[in-house]
Amino acid sequence: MNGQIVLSARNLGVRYKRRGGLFRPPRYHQAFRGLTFDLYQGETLALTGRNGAGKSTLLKVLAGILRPDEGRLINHGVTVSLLSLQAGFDPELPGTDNALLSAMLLGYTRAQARASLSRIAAFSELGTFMDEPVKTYSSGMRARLGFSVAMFLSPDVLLIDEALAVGDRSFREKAEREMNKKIHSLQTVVLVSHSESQIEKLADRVIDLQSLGGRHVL
Ligand SMILES: Nc1ncnc2c1ncn2[C@@H]1O[C@H](COP(=O)(O)OP(=O)(O)OP(=O)(O)O)[C@@H](O)[C@H]1O
Repeated sequence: MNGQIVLSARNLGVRYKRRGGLFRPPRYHQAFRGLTFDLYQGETLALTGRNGAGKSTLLKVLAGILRPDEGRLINHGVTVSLLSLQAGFDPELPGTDNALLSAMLLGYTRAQARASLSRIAAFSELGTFMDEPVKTYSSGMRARLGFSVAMFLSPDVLLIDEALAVGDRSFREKAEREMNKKIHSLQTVVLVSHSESQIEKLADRVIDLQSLGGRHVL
């Protein structure tokens, strides 16, 4: 860590609309509110809390995929990429195109994106499946592609949603080694995990969403 702030959350709040009935107005579910913290360059921050505490929702806000209903997220000029099992791939496009699109969304030029493609393909071990539409992949294969894309595109901030729990054993071990390298480098990581041992091993700091209840200022 070098004390430089990369993302600032100020009073963040997200609520989801719950469908009402024909004669019932919609209700709202507050995932979290009043969440304030800074993310520092090079740190590994773990988000914990029981199922439904709002961890994945917060990652989506940090990634810029979901706009908060309250407060604001300030991005101090960094690229952010979310590695999740439901990574935002287009199911109709092959793995290669999805990898190229992800790279270009992160600001890579077409040539840079092409250059990183071979490393992504090699790490994923998807072989000729890289040329098949993602909709034909198993969930483990999608996870391999998602992991490889996020790892080799080197965004400034890498958001990881329980990614290591998937894939077969040998891929999981390889992925964990690669992630350890990232975490011990200058890479900034926000990690969601239910594994206490993983958190103890990897995290510099923990935000427990569950224990925060109403107002969260960290
Ligand atoms: N699209 C949605 N529409 C309505 N409610 C939602 C939606 N997504 C999440 N929620 C609700 O928001 C709350 C937080 O969900 P979120 O997925 O962020 O939790 P989480 O801490 O990541 O849970 P888990 O540990 O199970 O992955 C939950 O109560 C969930 O039901």
